[in-house]
Amino acid sequence: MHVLALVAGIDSSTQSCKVFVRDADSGEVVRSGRAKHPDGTEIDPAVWKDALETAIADAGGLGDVDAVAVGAQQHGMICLDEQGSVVRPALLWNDTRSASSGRDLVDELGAQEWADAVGVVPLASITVSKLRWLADNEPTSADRAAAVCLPHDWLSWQLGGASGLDSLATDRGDASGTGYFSAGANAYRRDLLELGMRGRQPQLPRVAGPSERIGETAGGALIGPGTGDNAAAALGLAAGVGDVVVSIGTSGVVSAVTDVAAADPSGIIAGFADATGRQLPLVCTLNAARVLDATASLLGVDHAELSRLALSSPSEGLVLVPYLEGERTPNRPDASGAIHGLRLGNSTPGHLARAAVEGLLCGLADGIDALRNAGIETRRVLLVGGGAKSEALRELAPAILGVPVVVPEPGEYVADGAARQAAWALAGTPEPPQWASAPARTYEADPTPAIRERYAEVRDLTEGA
Ligand SMILES: Nc1ncnc2c1ncn2[C@@H]1O[C@H](COP(=O)(O)OP(=O)(O)OP(=O)(O)O)[C@@H](O)[C@H]1O
Ligand SMILES: O=C(CO)[C@@H](O)[C@H](O)CO
Repeated sequence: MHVLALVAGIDSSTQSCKVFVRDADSGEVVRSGRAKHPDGTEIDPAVWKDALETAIADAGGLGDVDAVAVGAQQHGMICLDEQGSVVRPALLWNDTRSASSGRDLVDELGAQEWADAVGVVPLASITVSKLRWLADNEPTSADRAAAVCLPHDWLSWQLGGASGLDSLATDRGDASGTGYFSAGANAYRRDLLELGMRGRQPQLPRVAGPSERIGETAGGALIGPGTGDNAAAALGLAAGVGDVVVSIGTSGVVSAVTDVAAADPSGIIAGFADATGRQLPLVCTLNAARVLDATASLLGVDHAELSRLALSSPSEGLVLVPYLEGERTPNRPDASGAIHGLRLGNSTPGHLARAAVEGLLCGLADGIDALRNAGIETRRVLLVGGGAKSEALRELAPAILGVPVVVPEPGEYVADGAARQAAWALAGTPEPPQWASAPARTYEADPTPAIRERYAEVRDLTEGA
């Protein structure tokens, strides 16, 4: 009798935790669960563990699951003391207090040197900037930090029983977002960690291979290495050459799987690693789905009505620059959003709804241009994330992004990637299992460069604001 092997993929993202249990052979979803995370950019990791336990219970538990892996938001700084207790709440990827610490690190070493060394220039989001902020602002906490790890490392460690700092493990994908791991050379740069921590030398998780088993849950399921959410999404989508994954979640992300590590001194492209042993050059914005959330709430409508309004109005000169949380790409942590070009004729809810969708897409189109200018093939976009549920966004995307846009049926692609990785670790094969890809719809349209040109003019008015 064939016994069904089950795997679980976890997505501990900014706004929520999702658990998907799948058939290891076919990838079919068997059951799922979720739990909310609180708002905020500084969070006690214990809250993520509670949410994980709630989501696991909601998914019917992991008792019959053979393997599990965790995908999670990248970059978050978790410092542990000698006993493995959390020293202070984690600082998240979208916490911008570390912006000037990042600038200091760039001044000290040089942007080109950072890009060459680790493929990233330390902006506020990057872990090494957060560690410098800690060293300068909370030196006692920095002194107590015996180990530093990331959200997915910590949650995997908790699932495995958290037995000592030596059992902490990470993977290339998430390590490459720290600012002290080189995706190109596949090695930590402890000298850069030390620079960030002003001479302190905390322990780091060991970097496991893409399908390595890093531990076991109390129930006996093997634990895969896990990865950052963007590497997990690329794995879940089985993104290939010419595919640009555009994810519209809390963050807006444009990424592609390649063989060559990126080294961009402008800091626009981050040279991250993927979850299979390759590279994942990536552009990330701070303002994505929440721009639509904020516009819907400003207009007093839900997402379906916002989408209907956006599609009911032509683009008539109204531009919304969506820097509602400052911005990371371009690097303007202190900027705010702006609405430009109001006239009597376009002062309507429909025009504002359309400007919000267009502004969000124009920021992502800049990211696609950056990848293309770096020589990366950009044949089509795979559009995912909560924001991709907006019909207006899907319909307007191909004209603004300038390439066909493939929208897989709404799913949880980070959790899928984590589940696929768990199945890979379970199978012990050289390549991840081939699962059928989700049904998808393709949207095509002629490019509308005028919208991008108008946006570019207004975007640059917000410099430093
Ligand atoms: N129909 C819809 N139209 C537009 N936005 C939507 C819709 N449904 C959900 N969203 C938004 O999508 C967002 C959640 O998306 P997602 O789950 O991809 O984010 P996340 O995983 O927390 O973010 P990240 O991956 O950046 O950590 C929320 O801001 C939510 O309001
Ligand atoms: O900071 C980034 C990528 O660099 C975000 O996408 C987070 O991973 C949260 O999703």
